[in-house]
Amino acid sequence: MSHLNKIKISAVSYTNTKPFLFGIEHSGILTKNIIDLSLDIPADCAEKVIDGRADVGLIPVAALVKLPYYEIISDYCIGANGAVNSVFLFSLKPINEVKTVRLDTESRTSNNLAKILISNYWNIETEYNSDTNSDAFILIGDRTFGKKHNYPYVYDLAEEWKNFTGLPFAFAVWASNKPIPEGIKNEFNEALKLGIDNREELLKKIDKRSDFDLDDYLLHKIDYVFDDKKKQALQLYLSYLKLLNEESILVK
Ligand SMILES: C=C(O[C@@H]1C=C(C(=O)O)C=C[C@H]1O)C(=O)O
Repeated sequence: MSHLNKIKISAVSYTNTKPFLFGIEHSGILTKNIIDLSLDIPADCAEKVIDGRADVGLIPVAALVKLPYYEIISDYCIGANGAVNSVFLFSLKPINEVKTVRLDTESRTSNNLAKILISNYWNIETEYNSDTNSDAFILIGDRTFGKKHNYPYVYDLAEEWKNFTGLPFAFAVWASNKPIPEGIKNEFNEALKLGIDNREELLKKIDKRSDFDLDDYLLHKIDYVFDDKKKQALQLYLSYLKLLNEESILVK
């Protein structure tokens, strides 16, 4: 691949992606001038891969259905097996009394995960809006750190998904919108692995917070390996997503 054709990669700008960035930086892949890396909120990672501004993204799995062609190019993901501690439905009321939910504009996967759980697990009827006075709201990523105790009712969506399905979950996967040369895929995957294997090193370098356990988050809550159970969960999530979309078309 020539230098003019660098592979454009969009990664998520949240703390949970730092191990991947640490691996990419320490692997030497950047010095070879084969990739061009940008950091974006999840919704923009998705948009960039959909509209072709990026070739590869750490893209929210809900956006995969918008790609006419995609390939999941890595063994790593942003996942969780049980509570993830950064994807919440924060609520003023117990879930069975919630009538309105505000979605998070930075999210694609978790907004839809909330809708799936609301329709199929909690079996309640709610409206989705962007009102600041909704009964409940979805919030993801670093903006949730330290906020868990600020609301009377708190639902961790990866934990609720596990209660519902018995499965772990994958929020975002490394996907391309075109075939990527095998050699580059392997090198990129190795770079990601290096980061995941060296999280302890990374944690020594990042500032700790008194209101959130970053070590626990990066070592135990985020589960980075895209294993068979997460692949199974992805297929199940995508089939629920299809149902949701069909229902909303029927309503329209
Ligand atoms: C666990 C998380 O996973 C994220 C959730 C996403 C979404 O809801 O669309 C997308 C990418 C991931 O970064 C998180 O960021 O808190």
